[in-house]
Amino acid sequence: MEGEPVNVNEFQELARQALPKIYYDYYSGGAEDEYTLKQNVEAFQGITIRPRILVDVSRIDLSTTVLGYQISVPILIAPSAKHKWAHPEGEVATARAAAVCDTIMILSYRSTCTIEEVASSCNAVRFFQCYVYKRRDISANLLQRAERCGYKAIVLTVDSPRLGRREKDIKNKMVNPQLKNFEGLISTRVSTDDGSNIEAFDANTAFDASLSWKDIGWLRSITNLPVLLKGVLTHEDGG
Ligand SMILES: Cc1cc2nc3c(=O)[nH]c(=O)nc-3n(C[C@H](O)[C@H](O)[C@H](O)COP(=O)(O)O)c2cc1C
Repeated sequence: MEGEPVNVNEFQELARQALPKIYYDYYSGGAEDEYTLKQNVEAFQGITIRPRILVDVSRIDLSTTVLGYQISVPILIAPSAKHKWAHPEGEVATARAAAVCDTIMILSYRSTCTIEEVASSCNAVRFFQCYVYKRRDISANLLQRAERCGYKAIVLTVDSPRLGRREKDIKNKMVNPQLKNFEGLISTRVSTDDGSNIEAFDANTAFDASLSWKDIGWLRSITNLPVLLKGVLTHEDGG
C-alpha cells in the first residue's frame, strides 16, 4: 500500500500484514462458514443515502448523549477482546483513543489490560461489558470492581449463551490465555485436544446458559450502575 491508510479497509490490510496469522484470523474471523459476517457487510453496502439539496450544512453537529453523557458522535467503541494481541498497550491505548475522540469505550470482560489499569489510564467515560457466569461470585467481583473504578454502566451481552464455532481458531489451535481480570477467581487458560478452542472457557466453564429475564433482576441487585443489554436482535425482545 502506498502512503498512509485512508479508510478502514486499508487499515485492515495493514493489520493483515503486521499481525501473526493466528491473531489476525481471530479479529477478522466469524463463526462457521462466516455467512452472517459476509451478510452484515453486504447489508451495509445495500444502504444508500437519499440526498436532499440546498440545505444549510455549514454547521454540522453530530454530538449526542448516552445515559446523559455528552459524546461527539453517535458511535461508541464496542467491546472486543484481547487488544494486546494487536498492540502491546492493549485496551489502555483504546481508552485513550476514546477520550481523544470524545466518545465512550465499552471494556470487554476479556480485556488483556485489567479493569483497574484501563480506569487509571485516562478519563474517558467507560462502560464495562460482562456475562453472567455460572459462578455468580465471579460476575459480582467484576461488576463491583468496575463500579469502584468509576465505570458508568454495565453492558450485559445477551446474544451469546454459546459462542460461535470459529473454524479459523480451531485450525490455528488457538489457546485461550490467562486473563488478568480473572486472576484469583478462575483459570481462563484453556486448550482442548481437538485443536483450539478459544471459546472452551466460555462455553464449558463459565457462562450460565440458563440466563433469562429473571436474572437481570439479580444483576441489578448487585450493582448501582445502569444495566444495558447488548445483542437485542428482534423487536419482540426490544419491546
Ligand atoms: C475480535 C472481536 C472480539 C469481540 N469481543 C467481544 C467481547 O468480548 N464481548 C462482546 O460483548 N462482544 C464482543 N465482540 C462483538 C462486538 O462487540 C460487536 O457486537 C460485533 O463485532 C458486531 O459489530 P460489528 O458488525 O461492528 O463488528 C467482539 C467482536 C470481535 C470482532
